[in-house]
Amino acid sequence: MTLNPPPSQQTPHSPRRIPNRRVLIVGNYCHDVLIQNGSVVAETLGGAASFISNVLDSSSVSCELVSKVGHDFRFEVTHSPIVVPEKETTVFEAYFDLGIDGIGHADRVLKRVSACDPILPSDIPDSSFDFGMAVGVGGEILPETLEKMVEICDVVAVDIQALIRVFDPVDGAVKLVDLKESGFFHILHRIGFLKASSDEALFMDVEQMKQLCCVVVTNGEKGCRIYHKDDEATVTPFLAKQVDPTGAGDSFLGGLVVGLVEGLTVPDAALLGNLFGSITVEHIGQPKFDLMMLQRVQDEVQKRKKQCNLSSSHKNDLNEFHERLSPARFSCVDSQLQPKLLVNGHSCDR
Ligand SMILES: Nc1ncnc2c1ncn2[C@@H]1O[C@H](COP(=O)(O)OP(=O)(O)O)[C@@H](O)[C@H]1O
Ligand SMILES: O=P([O-])([O-])O[C@@H]1[C@@H](O)[C@H](O)[C@@H](O)[C@H](O)[C@@H]1O
Repeated sequence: MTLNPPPSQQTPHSPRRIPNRRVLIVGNYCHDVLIQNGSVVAETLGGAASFISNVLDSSSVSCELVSKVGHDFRFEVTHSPIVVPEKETTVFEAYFDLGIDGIGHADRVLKRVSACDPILPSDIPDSSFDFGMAVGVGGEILPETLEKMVEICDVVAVDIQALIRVFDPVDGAVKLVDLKESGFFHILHRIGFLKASSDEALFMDVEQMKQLCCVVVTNGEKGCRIYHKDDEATVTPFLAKQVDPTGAGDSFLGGLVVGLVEGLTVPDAALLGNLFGSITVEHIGQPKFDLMMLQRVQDEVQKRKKQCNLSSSHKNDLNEFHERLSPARFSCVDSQLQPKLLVNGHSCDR
């Protein structure tokens, strides 16, 4: 991104500085049909974009969303999608009693039974953003879409599910291909963060990817693990009573990005992600979050610090690791996020 000159260097004729819009979310909304023992249990608003915008809106992080739906889209949403009148909205059926699916999920078999149009580069505004989130669910993100995102966003976070999902031509069952064969691999050195669930992580070479960007692997009730160059850390989870796992990974990614935008280090932002993920599994559909979330993370960090019975050398290692994974250490995050440490007055001092 080109930085505008400070006011003292601006001539009367130079354009006024237009502030960056903060976060761009790209991915289709969908209808989720939850099926158990052959019966429909619930029909809810789905799509990573819906869960993520819910997290960002509840955290007062401003975002713009690009999403496509069909004529049959039936939910009220804060961020209006593009309606493609001749198409139907993307629909996923989630079966909770069919065993293990093509992705390895033991608790949910996913089938895409209808697909809306892909999101094209021309659907994305020609503005600049602090953060971009490529979060397709049904194959709607194209390589050229991601290329446009890396051009206009300072940092791009990608959910691997947007890149490696393929769909059975007969029943729409979700299967995964290796990241190298996804058609996106040549762009990945330009992204900042790659998020994968532990099942999806089997379809990439973490050792290779962590040299290109920060890799975050989520692992359900076990929390998540972060990999970047030679550093790794596990971020422990929050306790939750799981009702429906749908959207946990999405809310996690939303929380991670909220944390990064607010200037947290990556491990602390991932802790915020864990919190949003854990609350999401306690609900069917979109959970309601409140502004006490960041306070809860701050309390948790303090509690963990007190409980932490580590040797002093280990403590130093941990602190150094946090230091190395602070936003300022990511070249792509560097100048953009660092000045915004206390946006909205939230502070999450360790
Ligand atoms: N049962 C659970 N208890 C507590 N936290 C959970 C639970 N399931 C998921 N989470 C949180 O949500 C994150 C994402 O969940 P995960 O199941 O790994 O992703 P996905 O929905 O993409 O499969 C986890 O890293 C964790 O922080
Ligand atoms: O549960 P999760 O993996 O985070 O994300 C889910 C997607 O995998 C699924 O395709 C979609 O229908 C859900 O609404 C949700 O976005």
